[in-house]
Amino acid sequence: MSNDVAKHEKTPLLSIRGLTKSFGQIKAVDNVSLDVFPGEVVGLIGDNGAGKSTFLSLLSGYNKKDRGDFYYKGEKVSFSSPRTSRRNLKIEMVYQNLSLAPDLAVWQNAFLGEEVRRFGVFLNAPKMIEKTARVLKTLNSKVRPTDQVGALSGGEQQLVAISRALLFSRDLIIMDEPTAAISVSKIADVLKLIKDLKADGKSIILVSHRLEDILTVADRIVVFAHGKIRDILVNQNLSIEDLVRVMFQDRSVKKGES
Ligand SMILES: Nc1ncnc2c1ncn2[C@@H]1O[C@H](COP(=O)(O)OP(=O)(O)OP(=O)(O)O)[C@@H](O)[C@H]1O
Repeated sequence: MSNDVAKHEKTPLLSIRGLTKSFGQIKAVDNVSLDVFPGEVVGLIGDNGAGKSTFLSLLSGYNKKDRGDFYYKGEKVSFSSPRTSRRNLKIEMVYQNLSLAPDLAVWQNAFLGEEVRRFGVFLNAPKMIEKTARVLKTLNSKVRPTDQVGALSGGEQQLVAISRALLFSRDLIIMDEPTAAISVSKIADVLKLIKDLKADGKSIILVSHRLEDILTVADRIVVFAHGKIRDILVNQNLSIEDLVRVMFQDRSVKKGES
């Protein structure tokens, strides 16, 4: 069911239809259609250069699509900027490089660009610190709102990025390689967090090269190849070998032919 849409009883949170983006001659994302349902974790995998990051950048509004339509809760929408994605559509993006400001405190990062103000002018620091503390507690984190982000571990920084999704009650959280920069001992924490977010009804799109992480948390696994969806797999009784086989099937075919 390549480039297909799963049969589902619920209305999709996000429907993507015919999404296309080229860079010069390269079709980075080529006519991709996908539904993401409420409370679902969608794993996105594929070889280097398959188009995963470009696909995410179109959802978050960082790159402009050439073609295609988005429907959010059944209504046609545009993803014109990261701000629109966040504010209007309640989509939060947690990046590979995190895009946090290392010199600022945890609470300042958590509210970056969406500061709480008194009378619309003065920053309401106590309120933001208190809200950040509450979210960090929910995440079972020892990090304090006043800690400087640059002094935190990779895993803790990941938590700060994710805390934004909780602070602003995002519906969809897009994660690009959330376990790439953190120690093995912390990976289980991030995966548990993803499961908790799902249990809380959030939808998650997760890109990862760590196939074992994808198998641990994903409900469905979307395999990208050459800018297209090669396959969508329901995560039942799948092994890493199964995923590798689908990801690299063109290579094995070529090998067999030569
Ligand atoms: N800004 C850009 N300018 C030109 N080409 C780009 C740009 N961004 C991506 N590409 C090209 O688009 C294709 C898809 O790249 P993309 O980064 O989306 O793949 P990916 O699946 O995320 O790869 P990786 O797993 O290595 O991060 C590649 O051929 C890449 O070289």
